[in-house]
Amino acid sequence: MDNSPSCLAVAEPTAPYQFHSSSGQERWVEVLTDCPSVEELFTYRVPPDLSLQPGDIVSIPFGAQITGGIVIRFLDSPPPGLDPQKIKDVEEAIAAQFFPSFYWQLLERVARHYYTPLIIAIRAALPPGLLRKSQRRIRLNRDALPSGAETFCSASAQAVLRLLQQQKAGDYSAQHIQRKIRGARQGLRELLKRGWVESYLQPPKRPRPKQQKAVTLVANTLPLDLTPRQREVIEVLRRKGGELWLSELCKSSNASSSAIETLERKGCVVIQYREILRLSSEGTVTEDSPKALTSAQAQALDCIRNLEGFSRVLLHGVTGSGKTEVYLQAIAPLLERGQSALVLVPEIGLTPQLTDRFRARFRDRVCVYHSALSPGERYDTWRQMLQGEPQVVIGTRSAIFVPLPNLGAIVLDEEHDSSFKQQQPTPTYHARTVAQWRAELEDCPLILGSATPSLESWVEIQQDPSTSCHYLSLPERIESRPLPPITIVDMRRELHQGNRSIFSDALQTALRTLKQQGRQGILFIPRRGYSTFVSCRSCGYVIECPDCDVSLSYHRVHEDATPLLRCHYCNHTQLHPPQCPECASPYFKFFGSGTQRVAQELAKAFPELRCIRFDSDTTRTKGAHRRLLERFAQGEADILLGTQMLTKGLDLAQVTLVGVVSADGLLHRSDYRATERAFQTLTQVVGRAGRGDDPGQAIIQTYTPEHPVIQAVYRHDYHTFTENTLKQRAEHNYPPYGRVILLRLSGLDEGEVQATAEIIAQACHNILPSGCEILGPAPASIMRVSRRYRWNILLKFPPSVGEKLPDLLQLRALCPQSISFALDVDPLNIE
Ligand SMILES: Nc1ncnc2c1ncn2[C@@H]1O[C@H](COP(=O)(O)OP(=O)(O)OP(=O)(O)O)[C@@H](O)[C@H]1O
Ligand SMILES: [Zn+2]
Ligand SMILES: [Zn+2]
Repeated sequence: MDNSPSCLAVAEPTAPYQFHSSSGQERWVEVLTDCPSVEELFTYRVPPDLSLQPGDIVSIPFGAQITGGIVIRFLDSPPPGLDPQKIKDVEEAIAAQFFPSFYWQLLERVARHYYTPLIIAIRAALPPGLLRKSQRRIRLNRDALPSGAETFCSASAQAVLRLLQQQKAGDYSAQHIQRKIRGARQGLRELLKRGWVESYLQPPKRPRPKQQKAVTLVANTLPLDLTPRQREVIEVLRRKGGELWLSELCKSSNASSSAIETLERKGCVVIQYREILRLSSEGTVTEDSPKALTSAQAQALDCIRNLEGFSRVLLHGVTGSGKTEVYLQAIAPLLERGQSALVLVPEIGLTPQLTDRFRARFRDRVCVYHSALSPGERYDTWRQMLQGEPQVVIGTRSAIFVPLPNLGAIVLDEEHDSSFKQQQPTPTYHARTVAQWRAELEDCPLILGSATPSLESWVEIQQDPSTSCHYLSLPERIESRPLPPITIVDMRRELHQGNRSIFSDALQTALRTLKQQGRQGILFIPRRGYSTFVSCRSCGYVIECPDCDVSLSYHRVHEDATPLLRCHYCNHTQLHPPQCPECASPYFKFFGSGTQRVAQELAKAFPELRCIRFDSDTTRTKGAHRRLLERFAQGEADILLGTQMLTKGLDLAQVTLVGVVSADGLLHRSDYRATERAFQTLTQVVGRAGRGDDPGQAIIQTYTPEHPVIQAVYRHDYHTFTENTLKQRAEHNYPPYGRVILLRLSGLDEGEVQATAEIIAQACHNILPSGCEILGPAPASIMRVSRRYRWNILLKFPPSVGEKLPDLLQLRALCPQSISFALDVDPLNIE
């Protein structure tokens, strides 16, 4: 245990004293280890036969384990006060040059801003599995085992022996044994001492590049003794460009692999293992060439193409104004110059169209990166990027960390979208913030695109007087198509007039004509299963999750399926009881207007309308988003019905109607950002209508038609809405003026969580500069999730505090082990 934190301190680069061994110059490196609790750098010796560079990933002995680590810097001498004899060797180099030079600065900044240890920031950035720990395993030593061994040892040792003997190899990870057997540690120690088992370290299994045999044609002139059949195979290979995977050549030339091996012996071809990259590719696309731009697009493009070095662009284009075409034409010359581009999108599954458009334009120079890729795919995508070929990487928020060398631009499409913010685990980074730092470090432009820019981006662009900041506007849709006119329906009046259906008269009329005209419509219901709680009509009893303070939602996969109740927080699932558990009333039904309920009502009222449901229930499987959207695009349904998911970037010419079944679910929330988000969501969903030649219309149903958000959406008035909202934010020092940090505490014991929250709030009073506000502690709006009680403290910093905030991580020391403490910097969700 030489390298335990207590005896190996962080090595400071100090006055060099030369240390030479007889074998020549020795070298040491400082390594960042992959242990959650370790935040220091440790010194290791570099074996003479190992060549390393900063940024390499290595495996190192650490305590009793072998772990992964990253080489940070070299030392000329071992740190003073450390016995050079005790410094361990780096075991093995695992991956070379994984990080471009600026990379550390970026991750250090992320770590600092979001109060996260550097290693945690690194973990968020790297593909999983690169730094996985090795395993300590226990193996039965059958040769040393006397017969009737059990009778000699303690009960826990007996249990361990029995467990190991059950398995043929007699070999389990120590962790598995400890999980299976109570007090296994004791028993293991005993067995190790007796020599009946042995303990060993299994090096971490890392995702390895996948290899496959490839055949390359090498002979210019063919030997004379080839058979006609052999010549045929060579001819196939030549026609296909002289290089093919062995399996493909076998297939297309109808030859066996041994026949091709014969050709290798004759010196005509070479068969070699090549790395095949598991890059994600789905869907087929047809080729496409740049469109002639509208004048607004041309102006925007002109500005972007003339940017030099770091600059920020806000591309504010109304829905359907052709922002994607601007990105495409801005990126094309970068690729020509040998540079790459990074395009971030909210959720890749929801935007297959955007990915397809990039593929159609840039073919195989487009690469997709997101967290739903398998570890192997992510690992390969990384390796592929490091080769430095110019390319476009399209990805979700974590893609902001991909190691693309020579970056020419970063684009954030739908930059207002809240999925760019990681809420948990730490670092709770916002990809837009990180993108700006990265663009600064790489000295390249950052392009933020949206029809409804976030208030942050709006204010920053307006307030920055520097020449590196540009506001570009696309105020009109392509071909001067109008934005869809909006009808606001007061649902109170509908009820008053005797319409008890969830569809207003106006919406019913529109749905009826839709079918007649052979067009398509979108029905939007805020949030999955919103208010689909189950309650008793006799006594009012509502079924709640046993572990969370929320009502369960009603779910039914299809008409005949067993109805289930599910918790949207912890996924607790149970059967729907036939009667009220409280009063046994049979009138025990689900309420509300989730997607399922609306689908059923729609089927009842308009049996002729075919409907596709698009929500998290129907899109669980891989590729489901794409399939459903494709079916809808091909006219297999008249109505696409869904939640927030379908507000994002959908561009279908035949959609002429958008109906918002109930906007109220968006309006009434306890969060100060609720109105901004409601405005964005409604504007985006309305913007799906009328994007083709046929004019569109939108119908918004609500019980509060006078709400300022509804009014602003109705008038397509981003500017007034934004000015009014900003006034309120400024008054209360909320972002984008002041800053906010949320401290989240949770634990199983209600009293303990509350008491800890109070202690921490008190401590905040002592460390925060004057002018800061401490709100709470208060219970989270859903107080209990998965049995854990949750309390929040909201810290508000006035604009004058700027970036300099006190060290809040010291607060963690005030929490007992049983309480979890998380810091959400610039939170988007404070409910
Ligand atoms: N210059 C152009 N000429 C003709 N069609 C164009 C042009 N530019 C874009 N389009 C088409 O207009 C449609 C809308 O473009 P796009 O989807 O990029 O809009 P957007 O600004 O991203 O909208 P949203 O914010 O609503 O997603 C697309 O079908 C696109 O192919
Ligand atoms: Zn009841
Ligand atoms: Zn629950």
